[in-house]
Amino acid sequence: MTSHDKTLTDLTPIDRTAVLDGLTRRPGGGLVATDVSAWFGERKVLDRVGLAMEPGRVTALIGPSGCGKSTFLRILNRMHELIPSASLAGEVALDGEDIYAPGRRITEVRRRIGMVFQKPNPFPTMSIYDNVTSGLKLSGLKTPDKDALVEQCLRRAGLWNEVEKRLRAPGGALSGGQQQRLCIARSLAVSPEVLLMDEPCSALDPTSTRRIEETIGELAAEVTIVIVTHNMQQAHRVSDTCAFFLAEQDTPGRIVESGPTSEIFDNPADPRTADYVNGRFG
Ligand SMILES: Nc1ncnc2c1ncn2[C@@H]1O[C@H](COP(=O)(O)OP(=O)(O)OP(=O)(O)O)[C@@H](O)[C@H]1O
Repeated sequence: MTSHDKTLTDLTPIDRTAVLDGLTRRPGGGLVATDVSAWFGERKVLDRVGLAMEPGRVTALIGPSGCGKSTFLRILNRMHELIPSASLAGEVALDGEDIYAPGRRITEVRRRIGMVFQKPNPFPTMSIYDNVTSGLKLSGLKTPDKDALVEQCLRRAGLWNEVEKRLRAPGGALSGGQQQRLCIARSLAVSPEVLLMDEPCSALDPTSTRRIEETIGELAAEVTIVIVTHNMQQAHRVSDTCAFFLAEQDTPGRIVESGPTSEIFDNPADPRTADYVNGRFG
């Protein structure tokens, strides 16, 4: 029998992980937002924002508080529409397909475009193992080997070595940084093409922050990452592309400029970008 003839249960754990890697790892999807505007009630908070978030790269959304970064992020996986007063216009396409097209299933959009929040939010009394697999049922995904998937996701989130001997311990028993990596592992379990991260390190200490940044770097080749951060050094360290948002004098948020991170930081086209990235306001 060759390795191709073996069923998953015949394989060693390491081989199984490799097989599942092949099944679930793929280049991230490209997200393109075109003319996106957003409102809360009558109040317009985003005005015709356009941004291409390229497959397999990290895009950082930067800008002062209240300029609409989180709103834009939530529009990218259809979470904005959960807020009763919220509305929007424009288009968001994942690999060329409009995620707001009539008939498009929201659960499918959210499976393909995952979200990691500011505050780590594992299910605290659920085991580490069950936290990782918790999204599978909701997404209607079947996996031939949960153990291998859990190991693979925890490895990719950079948490495996710290938890492999206590997979049945509750998620709430982990440190804040470990909980955030557990949330990343949970997101990865449903094979997203895009991972949205809303200030994922703002509740963490510097060591945990570094660890998450390493994880982002490792994931970037296979998952398109869009991260909101107030930390300019972090944006500089982790992103390939940066978009600078600004809402001037009670006008809705817009993108002032976007481009390669090195240019946004070292040679921005707009003086407002230079002032912001150099800490002169915001
Ligand atoms: N649920 C909501 N209801 C009404 N207005 C909201 C709601 N959420 C956000 N806003 C408003 O929309 C605007 C954009 O907010 P948003 O949170 O997207 O900005 P942000 O750039 O992410 O800010 P921060 O950096 O402080 O998180 C703000 O003026 C905010 O007050």
